Amino acid sequence: MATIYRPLAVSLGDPAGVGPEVVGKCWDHRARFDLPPFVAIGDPRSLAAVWDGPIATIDDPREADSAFDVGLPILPIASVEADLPGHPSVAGAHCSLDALELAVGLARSGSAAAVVTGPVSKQQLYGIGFSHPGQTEFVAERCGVSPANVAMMLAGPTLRTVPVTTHIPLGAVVETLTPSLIEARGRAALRGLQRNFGISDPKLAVAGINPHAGEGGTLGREEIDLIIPAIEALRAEGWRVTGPHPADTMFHAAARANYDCALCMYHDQALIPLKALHFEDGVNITLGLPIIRTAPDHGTAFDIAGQDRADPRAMAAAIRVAAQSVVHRAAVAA
Ligand SMILES: NC(=O)C1=CN([C@@H]2O[C@H](COP(=O)(O)OP(=O)(O)OC[C@H]3O[C@@H](n4cnc5c(N)ncnc54)[C@H](O)[C@@H]3O)[C@@H](O)[C@H]2O)C=CC1
Ligand SMILES: NCC(=O)COP(=O)(O)O
Repeated sequence: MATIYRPLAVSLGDPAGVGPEVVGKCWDHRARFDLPPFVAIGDPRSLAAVWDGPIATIDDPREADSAFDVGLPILPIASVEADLPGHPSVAGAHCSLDALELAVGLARSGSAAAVVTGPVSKQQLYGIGFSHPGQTEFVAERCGVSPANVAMMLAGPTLRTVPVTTHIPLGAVVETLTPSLIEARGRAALRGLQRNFGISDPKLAVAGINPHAGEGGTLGREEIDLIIPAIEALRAEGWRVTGPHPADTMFHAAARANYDCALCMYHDQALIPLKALHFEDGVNITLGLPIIRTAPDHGTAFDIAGQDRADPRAMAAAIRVAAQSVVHRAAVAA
């Protein structure tokens, strides 16, 4: 791993979920996982409840680098009450939002090199009035970027996908899709492949939405009316874009070899293949931001929190990909 001169800010996510445990385990295995210094942000009690390692409470992210060798540095978030693992609460939801806010602020101010977000519960956040579909859109808003111009990429060793629509009901997908939204997500994905992954001439494969990509309009017209105009607009800008591809035949190994990223029309079309192939080490990356933000692909896993069963590899991959993105971006900017 190349040297990064500022720590990564890692929010712990919901204190009752597996976020604290996987972050602690990442510190335990920092050498094996090849991780740069990072600072956790959250309630230290949620960490101590599930992890026996040394915790180094700090006041300033500049202390993280030297503290990292002796303990897991944490910038504490005061929560009115400590959560029990597996038992989410209103206080915990506020704590997860405060940690996210601080982590994003540190990345925006330049005090942190990037932000890695621990898993939050959307249901819990919606319950305290969180009005964004997810952390992706929250971070975009805090960075002053329209949510339409960012892309939620899920990336694993053999597949990257971007859903055009994210956290909306399935029944609302078709009415939400427009050529300009598909085009904007496609452009954000392509630019992100260049800036965050260092792929100079990326290839994007666009999925259809109907069976067999609509069979020439006989099984639905969304490909003709919505998707093909977006593909043509991106091609006119010089991007390498193929499709619309039947979604059922674009994720097997030989098909995946033909593209760098699949642009999918809705959440599960993008996330099912990714999680089927790479649940253990899949990373969620928000593309199109002035800062770098990654997250593990998994959620809060309340069902196993506090049982020492949480696999830290996806969190480790999220930290590593964030660090690699810092290096790629610096190279692109140089
Ligand atoms: N980046 C984020 O903040 C994300 C948050 N979520 C949130 O998480 C909550 C729960 O979502 P689910 O759909 O149940 O997905 P989930 O990923 O939390 O759990 C699905 C299954 O995978 C297991 N699992 C998850 N992470 C694991 C790990 N690190 N090691 C071992 N097993 C693990 C769980 O025990 C469960 O059986 C929802 O409220 C959702 O909003 C979901 C995905 C991403
Ligand atoms: N299914 C992916 C997910 O829930 C992550 O969403 P976000 O909170 O990172 O926007």
